[in-house]
Amino acid sequence: MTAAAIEATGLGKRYRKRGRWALRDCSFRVPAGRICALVGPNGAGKSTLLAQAAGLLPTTEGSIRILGEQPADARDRVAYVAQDKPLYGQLTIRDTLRMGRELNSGRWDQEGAERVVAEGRLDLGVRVRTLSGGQRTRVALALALGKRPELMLLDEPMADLDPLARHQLMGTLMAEAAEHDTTVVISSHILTELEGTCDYLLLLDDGKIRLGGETEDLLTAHRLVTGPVRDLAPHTVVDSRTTGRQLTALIRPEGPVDTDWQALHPSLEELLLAHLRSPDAPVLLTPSAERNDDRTAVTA
Ligand SMILES: Nc1ncnc2c1ncn2[C@@H]1O[C@H](COP(=O)(O)OP(=O)(O)OP(=O)(O)O)[C@@H](O)[C@H]1O
Repeated sequence: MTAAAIEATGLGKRYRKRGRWALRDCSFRVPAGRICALVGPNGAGKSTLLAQAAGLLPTTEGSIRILGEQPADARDRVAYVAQDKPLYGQLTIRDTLRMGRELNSGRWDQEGAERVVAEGRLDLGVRVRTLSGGQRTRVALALALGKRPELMLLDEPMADLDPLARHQLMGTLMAEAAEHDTTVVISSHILTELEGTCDYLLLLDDGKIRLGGETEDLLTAHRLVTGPVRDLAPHTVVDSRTTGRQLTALIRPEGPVDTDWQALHPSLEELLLAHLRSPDAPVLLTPSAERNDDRTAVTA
């Protein structure tokens, strides 16, 4: 069996000895070859998880394996673009790419990296410190793609890009990932950017994994029902609201849904918002996202 891109077992992190847990008891897999959206509210633990996967942050509890290895041993095979996109301001873009080539000899794709820069109409001779936030993002992504990684970890990469650049860079990223079978884990708050692009989903909330698996399977495991107020048993209720005599609920159907309820497949946004509104809703991991020895996971 091919190693998972990410495999976490009981993963936990706290930054100070008696501080709050930034991540707690996270057990999940991201299979290789997926484009995985990592979503969750501010402070949910997304950056913490990505930094741990990149081997830059020690774990407090549990373990995380990347491409079958310890994170620090997998660094050559992984590209990580942190939220603040650290680059050397005094270097030109050309020097930055040269540094990328020297640090990644044997696997560096100069043509691919230069193409990403050229698509942003950036001059290779320009110094990084003179670039705008969005232009720095482009250079950081050029460096990451040039590395030809097996796994890309991208922490809110598109936040400071204009809509056109976002659309275009996302297209480049997805084309490269498909061509080289790269696994991508991308955190973002912009759901429209993820919907239709990501085939895998991890929802983190308050340091815990709430949903994990193929986006399509997670969506089809739920129904958004509207109808007369009534007991929703035997269905699993994620979130429900009543207005007068009308009930709206997100459920996981356990058998046929009453015919006098309208039952629709939720959008990604409806699915995520319902789970975030209901922190006590049961966790759902599809079989591919379960750790083999994880007996607490519920299968779709
Ligand atoms: N260096 C740090 N020292 C102490 N606490 C930290 C540190 N970095 C993050 N935290 C805490 O860990 C928790 C998770 O933060 P993290 O940055 O991983 O969340 P996030 O999901 O990436 O949030 P956002 O969407 O706002 O970027 C938060 O409570 C945060 O305050």
